[in-house]
Amino acid sequence: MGQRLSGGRSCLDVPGRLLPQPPPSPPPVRRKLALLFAMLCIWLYMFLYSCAGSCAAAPGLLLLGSGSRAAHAPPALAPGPDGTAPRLPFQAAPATPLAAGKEPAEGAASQEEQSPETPDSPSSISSFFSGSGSKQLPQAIIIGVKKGGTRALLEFLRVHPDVRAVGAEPHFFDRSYDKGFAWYRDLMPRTLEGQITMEKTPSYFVTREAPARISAMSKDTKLIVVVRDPVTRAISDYTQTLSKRPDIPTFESLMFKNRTTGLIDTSWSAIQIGIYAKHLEPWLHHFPIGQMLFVSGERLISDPAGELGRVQDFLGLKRIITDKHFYFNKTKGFPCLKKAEGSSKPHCLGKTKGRTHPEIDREVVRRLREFYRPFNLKFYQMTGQDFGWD
Ligand SMILES: Nc1ncnc2c1ncn2[C@@H]1O[C@H](COP(=O)(O)OS(=O)(=O)O)[C@@H](OP(=O)(O)O)[C@H]1O
Repeated sequence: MGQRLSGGRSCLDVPGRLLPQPPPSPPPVRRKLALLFAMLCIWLYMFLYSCAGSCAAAPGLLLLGSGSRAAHAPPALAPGPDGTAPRLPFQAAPATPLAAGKEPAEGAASQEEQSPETPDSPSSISSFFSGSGSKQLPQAIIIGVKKGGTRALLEFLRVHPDVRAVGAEPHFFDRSYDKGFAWYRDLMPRTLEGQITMEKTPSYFVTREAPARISAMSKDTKLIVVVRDPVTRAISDYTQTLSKRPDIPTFESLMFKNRTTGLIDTSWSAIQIGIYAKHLEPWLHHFPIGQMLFVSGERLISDPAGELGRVQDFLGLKRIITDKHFYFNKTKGFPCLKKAEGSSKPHCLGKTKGRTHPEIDREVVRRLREFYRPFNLKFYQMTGQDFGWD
């Protein structure tokens, strides 16, 4: 018996005697239960993790800054029968830039370098919440003007916790309208209740079809136009083209139809875009002037917090972006953000913003200023604002 016991038999073999034994290995059913429990724990953990974002949108559990807007943005269009955004009953014809011209590669469209200042890659916080919220059509759009300071305005606005914006220019209402609203909405970042979705495409302001198309999306869309002295804007526009195609003719020779008579070539898009009064008119057939905000490109540089104050009021946002967010970078020669969206580092716009302009003949500049004066005065009347360009 002793031999048999020492031969590894169980203590149960010896009635009345309990010998120390190694713990029995769990039966397969118990092992399976333990495995199931572990999986349940993992699943529960993952569920709670992904729920965090949605919970943030729930009243009383707000984690991200909603609620600071005084009024909510208008709701997105009701979905169509197939669950997609409604489409207009016609196929989009190619959009017509009012300012088509002799600049073959650039035209009137904004040709912002294809790397937006703040890429769409979400910050660590927003990627934590990336699965939460929903994509909405924009409730506010920066529609122009090309070279007005539109990128600076959007990057500054993105600092606001209640603003979510797509980084790149979608060009939906001028180039991609036939792709439909579902396509457009899909480009947008996800937003939580109370956050505004925004985009900027400066060529909309000079696109004939854009006012009707934006109004068809929502009559309540808020429109922001950053305007800048049309003379400086034209030179900035030319500077951008020159940076890509150094062999183009001089500004002076492109500007005149006939230099001797002093006749200005208004078909050149660099000139055409600056006739703001003319481009504004069609917008007023679709939107009340109170639904448009005109931001001074000059003041956006000299007093960014002041202009951002006006923009936040217009959007119904709490004034969160203030003087404290900016510093003047002497090397760049422009105001920069102390902290960009989703980052703790100072951030200036890239080298394609704030380029050195070529020297233009003073007499040519004077002639151009004279050309724009009546259009500027008309624009001041239409907007009720004197931008002080004359
Ligand atoms: N903070 C800050 N930093 C850098 N640049 C600034 C800033 N604020 C306004 N600006 C002016 O923005 C001009 C470019 O305008 P846009 O962004 O509208 O250009 S684009 O149409 O999107 O290409 C750009 O024009 P240029 O100076 O001709 O390069 C700037 O003058």
